Amino acid sequence: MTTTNTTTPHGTSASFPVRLRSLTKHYSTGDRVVTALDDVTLDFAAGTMTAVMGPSGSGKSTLLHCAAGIDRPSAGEVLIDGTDLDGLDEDALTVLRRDRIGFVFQAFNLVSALTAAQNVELPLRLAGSRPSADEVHSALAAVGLADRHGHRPGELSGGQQQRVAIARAMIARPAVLFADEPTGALDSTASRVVLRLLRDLVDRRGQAVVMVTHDPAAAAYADRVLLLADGRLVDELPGAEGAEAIAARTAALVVRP
Ligand SMILES: Nc1ncnc2c1ncn2[C@@H]1O[C@H](COP(=O)(O)OP(=O)(O)OP(=O)(O)O)[C@@H](O)[C@H]1O
Repeated sequence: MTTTNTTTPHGTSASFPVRLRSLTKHYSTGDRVVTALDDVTLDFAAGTMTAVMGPSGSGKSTLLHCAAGIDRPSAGEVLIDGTDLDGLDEDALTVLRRDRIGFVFQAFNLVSALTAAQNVELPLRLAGSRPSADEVHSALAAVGLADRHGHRPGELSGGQQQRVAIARAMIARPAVLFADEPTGALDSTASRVVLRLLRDLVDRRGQAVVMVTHDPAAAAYADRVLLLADGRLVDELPGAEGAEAIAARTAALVVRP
């Protein structure tokens, strides 16, 4: 395992829990090679929310999956809390993903037979530890669902299910929370609740959040909006510029035929 913990002009690994260095990912399908990510270098700071946008096929999910250790890059480095994922075998990678990385999916991915509380404690139970009832209660309270601990996913709205998924992702207090289209399946009211919750985790807990989204209104909650095209980082603007400015910049991206 390679550990980089030195201070650099960009700060320490603690203030930048995620660092990507020249990240490149090729997919081979038959005799065709697709370059999904092409030499992307980025740092994600603690206490910041980043939105990743770009046309369909621009590499957003690939970026998130490689950064979260779900997929292995073809070249380049992913450092989580200073640890180079490439130096980890599958077991060590699983442990690091469980302890340091939270991931939220568009489709919530809750276990339908389990209650909200059981879903939240599942990652820790799978790891062989048993969270206290207080821990589970405060994880659900943090997403405003303390009174729903006994409900199964089918008894909750989409927005509530996503909040349970966020509580589940946060219970191990990860260095970074990745979210792949977290509001993609929600109406605008439920989306706002989820986005405010993510924003709150950033502002009050110093959480790093990296979110893929197609929605300029969602991206406007972020501190920084990154625009990808053809696997490359092509533009960046502050979320504070607002949804209209973000929509205009994404519309201006040229997509390779
Ligand atoms: N498992 C795979 N095998 C082959 N090609 C893949 C695979 N996953 C992604 N790709 C290709 O890599 C490129 C980037 O895909 P990716 O899913 O990262 O884009 P995206 O920006 O997230 O797209 P969308 O917004 O449509 O979800 C695309 O050309 C896609 O077809």
